[in-house]
Amino acid sequence: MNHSQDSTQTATDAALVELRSIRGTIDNLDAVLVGVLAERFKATQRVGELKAVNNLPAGDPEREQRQIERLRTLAAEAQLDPEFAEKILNFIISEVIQRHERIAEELRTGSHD
Ligand SMILES: O=C(O)C(=O)C[C@]1(C(=O)O)C=C[C@@H](O)C=C1
Repeated sequence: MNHSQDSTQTATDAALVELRSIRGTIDNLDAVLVGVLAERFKATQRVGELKAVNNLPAGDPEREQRQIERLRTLAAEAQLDPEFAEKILNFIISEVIQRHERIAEELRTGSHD
């Protein structure tokens, strides 16, 4: 193996070490994301129950608008694309609204499946 092949091999090893390290970081962050999402859904489950029992609508568009504005600002400050942050929030909130509707339906019909 000549000198230039040697240095290529060394660079590749270094890249693989860094790749493994970054993937470790990504795995840790994914675990944090799952934990945070689980906590958020626990909180919204309680909101869904409160809304169902008190005959409040599942969705609150004005609240959502304030959340989107706030999240877009936080995203920009964190160098995250605000459009992406908004999409993620909308995706989560639409799932929450479906769950709220299911909770209200279960309360109306007495079904729990
Ligand atoms: O804050 C509420 O009223 C909720 O039901 C929670 C939540 C959310 O997931 O943040 C979901 C639906 C509403 O449209 C607004 C916000």
